[in-house]
Amino acid sequence: MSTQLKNLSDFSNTDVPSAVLYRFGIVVAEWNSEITNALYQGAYESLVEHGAIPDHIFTYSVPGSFELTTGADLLLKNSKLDAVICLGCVIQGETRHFDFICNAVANGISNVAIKYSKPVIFGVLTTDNQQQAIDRAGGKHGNKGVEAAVTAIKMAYLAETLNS
Ligand SMILES: Nc1c(NC[C@H](O)[C@H](O)[C@H](O)CO)[nH]c(=O)[nH]c1=O
Ligand SMILES: CC(=O)[C@@H](O)COP(=O)(O)O
Repeated sequence: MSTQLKNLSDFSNTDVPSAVLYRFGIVVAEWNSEITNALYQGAYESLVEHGAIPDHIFTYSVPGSFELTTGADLLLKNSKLDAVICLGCVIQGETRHFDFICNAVANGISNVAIKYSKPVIFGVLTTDNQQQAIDRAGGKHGNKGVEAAVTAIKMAYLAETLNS
């Protein structure tokens, strides 16, 4: 597999703009909270590491990944933000419920981004099992929360550049 032995959160060779001017929303799903909390820590710390002002990071939790879409929509409807990061972890169970949640969240988040012309970042793990999630929430494959934060900064910069 292409992700074998690869830290997917290594941005050492990419230029990440300063986040000092941007306001970020973070919506975190409570399902699989030991994973989503690790994603959140990665995202928050990465935003601050790249210059974001802590008072300009607005964090809210929702019950599950399916509600991330509504959370992002409510945030953008009611707050002046430059980007929203959605963090969740969907783990395959016995039924097709997994497929419906993953598809709904991916499509929903895309629709919210288009609705508000704002970056809404898909920081949702969609895994076969718990170990795959652990590996991507601060494990051997990095932290999807870090990836989501860097993506949010880059997209906020792009939006600022194109809208100016
Ligand atoms: N099984 C997982 C869920 N299920 C809950 C849904 O996200 C949603 O809250 C419910 O269907 C009510 O609308 N959520 C996750 O984030 N991760 C899962 O593995
Ligand atoms: C992704 C889910 O909703 C899943 O964890 C629920 O498990 P099941 O498909 O066995 O009901």
